[in-house]
Amino acid sequence: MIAAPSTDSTPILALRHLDKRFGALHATRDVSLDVREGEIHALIGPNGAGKSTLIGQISGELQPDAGSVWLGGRDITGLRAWERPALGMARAFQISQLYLEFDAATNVALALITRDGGARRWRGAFNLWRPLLRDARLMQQAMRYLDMAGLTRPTVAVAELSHGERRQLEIAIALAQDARLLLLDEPMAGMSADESARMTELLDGLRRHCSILLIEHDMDAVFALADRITVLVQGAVLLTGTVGEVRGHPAVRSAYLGDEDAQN
Ligand SMILES: Nc1ncnc2c1ncn2[C@@H]1O[C@H](COP(=O)(O)OP(=O)(O)OP(=O)(O)O)[C@@H](O)[C@H]1O
Repeated sequence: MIAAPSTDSTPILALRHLDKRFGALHATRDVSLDVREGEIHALIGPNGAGKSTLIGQISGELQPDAGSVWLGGRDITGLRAWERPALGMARAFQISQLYLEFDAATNVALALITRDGGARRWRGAFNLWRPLLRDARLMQQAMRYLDMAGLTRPTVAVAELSHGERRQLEIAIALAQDARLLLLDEPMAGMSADESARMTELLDGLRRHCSILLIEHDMDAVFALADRITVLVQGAVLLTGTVGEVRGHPAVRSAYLGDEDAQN
């Protein structure tokens, strides 16, 4: 029997002995980790280490074969993906969440209207929501979340926004869903150096509002942002530690950072 994570300092997210196989491939091997309240926790590892598979089990898109997922002390292992956002878990950068033909403010307003898990299924019925979008208070709220995400062009159609701006919009939408835990899968991917620097600054500021589990290949961003880092290798946790502990760990240097550090 697996014990519930301690309630003294209940982590916002606790994984206990997660295990997942795809046929003969053991993609997640007995993974346990905690993300603490207010923490930015990075998940790193070489290509194919199992990072996305793990995030999929946290967000509910994949069911683990064994083990459990706890959100704020509640066992959510059996909940479906669409039930999790209402409990405060948001996964950003699923591009299908954006309505390209509408402006950023409308996109966030729609997220506000539909933030109850059940209503999300009706998001396609835009005509039903149209009258609500004239509500000044709703639009003000939407602007506040856009401001938190640093998006300065709220009235431009999403189709016209840059890659970096769309990612900021995804974050605004996650915040509008009252996320207590944000799952970010490679937020810096495809970004210019300037956009990465802006995103790093933005994520740094978000720790006041929510906890973040971050998958990222950009090690500069990871080392600048992470309170703690978990290193995944071949589906298993190699170690969890601070930036200093991870950077200094010999097995991490050879398994993952080796070439990079050798050049420094
Ligand atoms: N649906 C699936 N069916 C079969 N194998 C899968 C499936 N999803 C992932 N895998 C395999 O599981 C392993 C882990 O993949 P995963 O995408 O989780 O790794 P990752 O660490 O996110 O990699 P990357 O950094 O390249 O995104 C890989 O060998 C991958 O090919």
